[in-house]
Amino acid sequence: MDKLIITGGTQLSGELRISGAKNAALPILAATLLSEAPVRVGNIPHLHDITTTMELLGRMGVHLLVDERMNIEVDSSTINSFEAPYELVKTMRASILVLGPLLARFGEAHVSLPGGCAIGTRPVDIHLNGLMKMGADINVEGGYINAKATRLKGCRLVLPQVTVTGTENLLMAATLAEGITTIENAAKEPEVTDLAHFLNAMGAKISGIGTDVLVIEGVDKLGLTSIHYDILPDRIETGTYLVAAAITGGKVKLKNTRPETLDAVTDKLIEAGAEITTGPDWIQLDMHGNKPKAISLRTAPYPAFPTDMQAQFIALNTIAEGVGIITETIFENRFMHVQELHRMGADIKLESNTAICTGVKRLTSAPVMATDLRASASLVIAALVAEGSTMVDRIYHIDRGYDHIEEKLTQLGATIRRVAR
Ligand SMILES: CC(=O)N[C@H]1[C@@H](OP(=O)(O)OP(=O)(O)OC[C@H]2O[C@@H](n3ccc(=O)[nH]c3=O)[C@H](O)[C@@H]2O)O[C@H](CO)[C@@H](O)[C@@H]1O
Ligand SMILES: C=C(OP(=O)(O)O)C(=O)O
Repeated sequence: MDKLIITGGTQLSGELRISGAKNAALPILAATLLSEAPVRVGNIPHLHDITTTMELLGRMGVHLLVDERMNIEVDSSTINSFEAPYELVKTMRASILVLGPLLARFGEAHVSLPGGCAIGTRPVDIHLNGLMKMGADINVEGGYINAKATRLKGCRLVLPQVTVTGTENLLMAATLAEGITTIENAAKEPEVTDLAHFLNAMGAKISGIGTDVLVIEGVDKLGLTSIHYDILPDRIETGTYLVAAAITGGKVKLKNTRPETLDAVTDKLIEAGAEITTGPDWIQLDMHGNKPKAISLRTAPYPAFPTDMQAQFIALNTIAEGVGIITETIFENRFMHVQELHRMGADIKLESNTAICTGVKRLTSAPVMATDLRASASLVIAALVAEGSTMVDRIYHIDRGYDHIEEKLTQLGATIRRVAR
C-alpha cells in the first residue's frame, strides 16, 4: 500500500494546471452509454475512479480507446451486459450512475447497491423512487438493484432533498423517456450542469440548465453522430491547492480552472487573509507570507460552500489565528480527519455536526491514516506546515480524486514523496 511522506515548512509558490473534474467525468462517462455513435471525451483526469469506470464499462462489453492525452473514445454498440458488479461498486459509489442510462436505452440494469461509506449512509432511495415514478420496475434483492422498463415515461419529479448523483441519474434517464420530465429541487452543482451540456451536445433537449428546475423533453435516440466533449476543470482540486498554498503563507497561480465555480471557497479564503485575483480561466492566491485567520462556515448544496472542501478548511483552521466553527450539513459522518489531525497536535472539539477549531502555534508530524478522499487531502495540507516528516497511510483514497498529487505539490515547492511498502 503506497504512503506519502511530507516534510513541512516550505511556502508553496508557482503555477499549476488543474485537471478535469472527477465528479463531471464520472457521470459523463456513464452518459456515453446513451449514445448511438462513438463519443470522445477529453480533459479526463488521471484518477483511480476513472480507471474503475473504464473497467466497469469494459466489463459490460463497451469498447474504449484511450490516447496518451487521456482522451477517451467510448463505443457502446458492443455492449453485452447490463451489470455493475459489487466488487467495482464497493470501490466507487459513482458506479450507480450507469443505472439511469442503462435503463433508459437498453430497458435493463443490474447495479450493486453502493451501501454506506466512511462519510455517511448515503442511500439511493431518491434515484430509485424517481425511476419508478417514470415507470421502471425495480426490486432490490441480494444486494443488487434490478431494474426493467419498456420505455420510461416523462413525469414531474420533486426531489425531497438535493442530490447530485440522484439528479444526474434521473436527468440521464429522462433524456430518452417518452414526453416531458421536470426535475424540481434539482442539484445545481457545476458538474450537473456540465453533464447537461454534454447530453445536449448529443442531441438531448434539456432546458433550465444551471437552475433547480430541469425540464427534459425526451427524444428517441441520442448521439446519432460522433461528438467530442471536454470535461470542465475540477473546482475541488482547485480549492484544495488554494488552501494548501494558504496554510503555508504562499502564492500560487492555478491555471485551466473556472473561478466562477469557486465563489463560496474564494470568499472564505479572502476572509482568511488571502489576496485573490482571477482571470477567465485562472485564480491566483497570495497570502503575502501571513498566517491564515480562522474561518467559520457551513456546508450546503451549490452555490453555497461545498462539503468536499470542508476537511481542507478544518486543516487550514488548525494553525490559524483564532477560533473557527465548521458545520457539516450534507453528510452525517464527515469528520474522520479530525481524530488524525489531533495526532498532529490540532485543537478541535466535535459537537454533533460542528467542529470547533482553535488555532495552535504549530503542528507536529505523526503517522496518520487517510479515511476518505477529502480527509486525505486535509492530512496532506496539515503536513505541509507540520514540524518534521508526516507519513500519510492508505493514500489509495487520495488517488481516487487527485491527479498526480505529489508531482503537483512538488512543482509548487513542497517536499513530498510517495513510497511503496
Ligand atoms: C461522484 C459525485 O458526484 N460525488 C459527489 C456527490 O455525491 P452524492 O451524489 O452521492 O451525494 P448526494 O448529493 O446524493 O448527497 C446529498 C445528501 O442526500 C442524501 N441522499 C442522497 C440520495 C438519495 O437517494 N437519498 C439521500 O438521502 C445523502 O445521504 C446526503 O446526505 O455529491 C456530494 C455532495 O455535494 C459530494 O460530496 C460528492 O463528491
Ligand atoms: C465524496 C466524494 O466522492 P464520492 O461521491 O465519489 O465518494 C468526493 O469527491 O469528495
